Amino acid sequence: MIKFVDPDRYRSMKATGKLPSPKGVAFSIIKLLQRDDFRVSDLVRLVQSDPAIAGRLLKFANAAAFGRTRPIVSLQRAIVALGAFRVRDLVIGLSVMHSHTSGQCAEFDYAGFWGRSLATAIACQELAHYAQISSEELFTIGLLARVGELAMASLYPGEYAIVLLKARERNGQLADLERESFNMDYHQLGATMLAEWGLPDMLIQAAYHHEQPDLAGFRDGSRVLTLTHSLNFARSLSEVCMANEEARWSLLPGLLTRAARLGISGDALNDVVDRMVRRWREWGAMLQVRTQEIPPFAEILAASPPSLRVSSSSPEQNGKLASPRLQVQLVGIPQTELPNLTEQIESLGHQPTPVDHSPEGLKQALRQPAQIVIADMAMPGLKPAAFCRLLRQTSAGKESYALLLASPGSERLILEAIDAGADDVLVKPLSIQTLRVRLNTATRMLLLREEIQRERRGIMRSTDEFAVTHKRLLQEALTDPLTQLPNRRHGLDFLASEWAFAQSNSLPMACLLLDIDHFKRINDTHGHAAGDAVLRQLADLLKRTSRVEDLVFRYGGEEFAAVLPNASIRAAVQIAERIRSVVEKYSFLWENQTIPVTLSIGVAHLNGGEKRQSGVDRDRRRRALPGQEERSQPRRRS
Ligand SMILES: Nc1nc2c(ncn2[C@@H]2O[C@H](COP(=O)(O)OP(=O)(O)OP(=O)(O)O)[C@@H](O)[C@H]2O)c(=O)[nH]1
Repeated sequence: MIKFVDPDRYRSMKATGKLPSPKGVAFSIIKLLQRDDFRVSDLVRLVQSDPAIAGRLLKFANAAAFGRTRPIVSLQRAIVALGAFRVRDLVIGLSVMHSHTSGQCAEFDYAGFWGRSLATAIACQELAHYAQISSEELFTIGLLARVGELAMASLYPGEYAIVLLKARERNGQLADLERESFNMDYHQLGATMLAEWGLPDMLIQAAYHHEQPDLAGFRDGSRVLTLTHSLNFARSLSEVCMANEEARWSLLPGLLTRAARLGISGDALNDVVDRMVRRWREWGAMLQVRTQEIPPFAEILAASPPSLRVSSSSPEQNGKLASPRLQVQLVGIPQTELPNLTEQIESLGHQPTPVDHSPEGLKQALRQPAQIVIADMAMPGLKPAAFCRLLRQTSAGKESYALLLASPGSERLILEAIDAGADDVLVKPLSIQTLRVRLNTATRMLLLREEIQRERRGIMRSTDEFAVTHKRLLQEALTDPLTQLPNRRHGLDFLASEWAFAQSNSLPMACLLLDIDHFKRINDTHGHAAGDAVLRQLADLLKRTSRVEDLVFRYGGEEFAAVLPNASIRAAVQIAERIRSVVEKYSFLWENQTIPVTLSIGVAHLNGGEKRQSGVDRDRRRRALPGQEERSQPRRRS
């Protein structure tokens, strides 16, 4: 249940003029679409008056997959393809974004807010087919899901800055702190604004609950729950996109779990994220929104945790090593110092391997670095910072512990090397005690990294398992166990979304309801198991005779239905006749006996956007009427 802001309070907030709102063309479009008699030509005229918006709508229309092979070049076609209400929602999103790129609240990161919101919007679009909702609607709701935060910052810039600081200091829930200070939170304010702008209820519900989808009380398997989970995942992905490397690392487990809930993992997840990031960067450049470059997702997952720096005050472990003998590579150590260092390292129980500083030796060290690499900062031919950077470029080098040996007075070089990825620096001359402490620290760090890696592999494994189980459960929830066809719930959901799509895009579509004639007699004559076999064989036959774009499902009992997107009434009747005749001629077998089966088929049709009730219901009423002589005929209804 959404708790909207009290209407009187909302009215007085609006009266301040500070509440974010769609301006100019967007405002006029809202007003136009509130009228029952609006005309598409008026909408086209309005959009044309703002060339920036017109250009973006064309890009959206061309990006959307409407099965067209040629690009849409006219604004009128773009608006028809998108549908008037989606145009309205998109324009609202873009307008609010453009008129609120900065503001008065000192602690509110306006650029970061829109960067994150745009990333959420694009990620939502990538998930459109999971949520079975048009990608433009998802774009808008992704962009505006947190508009309540922006509104708080606009209404109460001073007080909200304090709330934001508190939330950061205490690492607390922003919404709780908002309620303490303003007696409302950004979810409530955002939902109230979206409702005022006329966005569809399902999108508002998803925005309101997207932080905690499981507490919303939505029915399992419902579209609104999938949509809310999609938004939840998209938001989490947007955080990953905007985070620095260190913060990104800690966000990954949450992101993987959310992806698993949607049944996305492995290569599919890598593809979704990489495509999303590419489009986010493209759209960010076009809309002047802040984005940042991030590595391919597979690389992010494969990388080790960000380097943990060693402090020189690490406690000594009584001279005892925390792990068995480690490989220590000695790179570029002067010949005069090498024997002594080698001996010290051996006496501490590790295995030193000297590498000379010739180009070949360095290449070898970089190609196959040991667990601990000790390099002399004065090695000829390569600056210490460059060595560290090269070392960190390879996956084995990322795992190594890099320890540099410095001469006194080389502070600048030390700082550069630390910045370039060195883990620790030791200043010469070295005592055996210092070396022992530092090698013990290195050992502990290596063990810690290994443990983190193990934990991460565990998380990845369980997320993968979770994704597989989730997919299987979802599959089961949507499949009829006897025939393995989509079940009634799946079929009716598909029908509803195709119906809405056809209506808003003025496309034809049809639905067939197929009923086995006198099925009760088959059960009574041959037994229930024979009836089951007929249902299974018929399901296989229907699957084989339907087109790829159609969906055949078991409506219930001995009734099946077929949703035929983009089918004219003529095509639908032809398909129905073909199915009827194939079934009539087919030999249904049960224990070496042939059971004759015939079908009666009802045809419901939507002609170019004409509004009707569910075709299935209408057919059911109609089907109850004809007498027996009318059986086994397609019945036409448009
Ligand atoms: N074997 C089997 N029978 C089923 C199944 N589901 C429903 N039925 C049977 O299907 C029969 C449907 O009976 P009716 O609704 O009278 O349909 P009908 O005999 O085809 O009559 P008309 O629809 O008027 O042609 C009932 O006997 C149900 O028990 C099933 O999964 N397996």
